Amino acid sequence: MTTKNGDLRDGRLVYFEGKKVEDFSSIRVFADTLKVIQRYYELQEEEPEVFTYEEGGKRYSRTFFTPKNANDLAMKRKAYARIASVSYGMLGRTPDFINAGVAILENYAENLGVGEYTNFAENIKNWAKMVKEEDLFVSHALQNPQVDRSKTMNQLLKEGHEFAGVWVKESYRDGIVVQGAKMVNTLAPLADELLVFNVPNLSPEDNKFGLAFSVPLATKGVKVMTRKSSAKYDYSVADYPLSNRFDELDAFLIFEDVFIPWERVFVFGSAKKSNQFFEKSGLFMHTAHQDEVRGVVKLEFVTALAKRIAISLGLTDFLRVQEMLGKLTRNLELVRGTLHFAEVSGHEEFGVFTPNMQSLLAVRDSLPEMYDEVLSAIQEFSAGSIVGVPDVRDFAGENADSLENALSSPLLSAKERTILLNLAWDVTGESFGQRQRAYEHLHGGNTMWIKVEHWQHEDLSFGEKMLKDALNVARTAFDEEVKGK
Ligand SMILES: Cc1cc2nc3c(=O)[nH]c(=O)nc-3n(C[C@H](O)[C@H](O)[C@H](O)COP(=O)(O)OP(=O)(O)OC[C@H]3O[C@@H](n4cnc5c(N)ncnc54)[C@H](O)[C@@H]3O)c2cc1C
Repeated sequence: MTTKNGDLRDGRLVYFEGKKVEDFSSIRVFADTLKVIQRYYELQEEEPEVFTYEEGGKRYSRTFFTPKNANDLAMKRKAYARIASVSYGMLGRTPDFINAGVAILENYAENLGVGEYTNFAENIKNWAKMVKEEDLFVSHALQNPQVDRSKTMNQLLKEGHEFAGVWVKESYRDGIVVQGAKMVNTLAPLADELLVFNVPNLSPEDNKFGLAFSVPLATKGVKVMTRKSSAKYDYSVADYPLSNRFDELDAFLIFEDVFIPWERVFVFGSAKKSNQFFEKSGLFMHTAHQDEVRGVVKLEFVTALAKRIAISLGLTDFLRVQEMLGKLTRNLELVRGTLHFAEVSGHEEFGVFTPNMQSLLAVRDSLPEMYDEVLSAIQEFSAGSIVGVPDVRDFAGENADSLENALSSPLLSAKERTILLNLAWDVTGESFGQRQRAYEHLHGGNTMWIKVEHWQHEDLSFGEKMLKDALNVARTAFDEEVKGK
């Protein structure tokens, strides 16, 4: 276990700023973000009644608990929310995300069936058991690089694009050799394991890409290339209160002749089974629960920030500002309520109490818009002053007294104004904030697809019954009117 004990020197190949990382602890962004993730483990020690549960005489992270009723989901929500609150919701892919799915894999495993060379159902059950026993941090990679979305994966491979996705190069009695790449894998550099699969968009001819498997980070041929950091360590945390604490490292993954033993393979050689994997394994529904809880925590944080700025800058007597704040708190209330409804209106499936997906997807689809509304409000309230903030070091320099005088008000000291506006800029303007916004819009897939699916699955039977009645009454009236002429 590397993430838990913080020693990442297990032979993994991670590249940062163009160089192979030899000493992880010497790179501040790795050390800082790792510390935030490690709170997931520390909380289990500090508050075992909230963050763990007992099974067979042993205690496990609550996030691995298989929910049997709405109350279990509510208890899991509390744990997810507390874990998310460590980073104010800014770290999206903490260990509890995949754990939420690992918790139910045993129940759904039979859906994966048996292959010619291996038993996929057994493989995923054993893998889930190992992740739970060892409390491993699993990071996931499903999105293929945007090489050319107009072509199938197979077409791209035939044209020589060996890194357009991950595909099976060779297969043997004891396993397979894969080659390729995955486009974005958040927090991969700091994880123990990678879970690799596809979004459900493979064409029938893409069987070579029809895969799902897991692999330890420290596996020969697995290469992790971290994106450029948005932390600004030449400045104080007071200047960049979020950038310098919560840079959730995303990474590009390369697989060069990576051997995967059969026992780590969950889907093989089938585009159809690959397209079904996320949903049929049960991962989708349960990871979505954690995901939306985390999203609502973040919305709550930025909404509180918007309110604090409005109060601190003396804006709350303006009706427009009051109306805007009311819209933000209304939005928050709506998603909180929908999340709660997702739990209480869940249903039993394969012995698991599953949250209501229509409700969870309604939250997922609404969050990006609601998040943007808060960011706009923060920018509108703090207006020009959001960029009129001197470097914190100026408060110790020759202009310190003038700054103190100029930036203080009965509502706000110069210090409080500075850090509040720095927070506002970090979340709305800085590269950190822009990456956070991209995350909210894209991490759960393009929201267009959520809408496309949502209306088709919504239960409108109550409305349709009334509509039937209204149409019947109108039809009768129509016939009577026409007959009378
Ligand atoms: C900050 C961040 C973190 C992320 N973390 C992870 C992670 O940890 N793991 C992971 O696997 N992924 C991660 N992602 C990737 C994320 O899941 C994808 O970006 C998202 O699902 C959208 O897919 P895409 O980027 O491939 O865009 P595409 O699907 O290629 O879409 C690009 C554009 O093309 C259009 N388009 C594409 N295909 C079609 C089509 N068939 N019909 C109509 N229009 C189409 C879309 O509407 C859109 O305008 C992350 C993304 C971000 C931004």
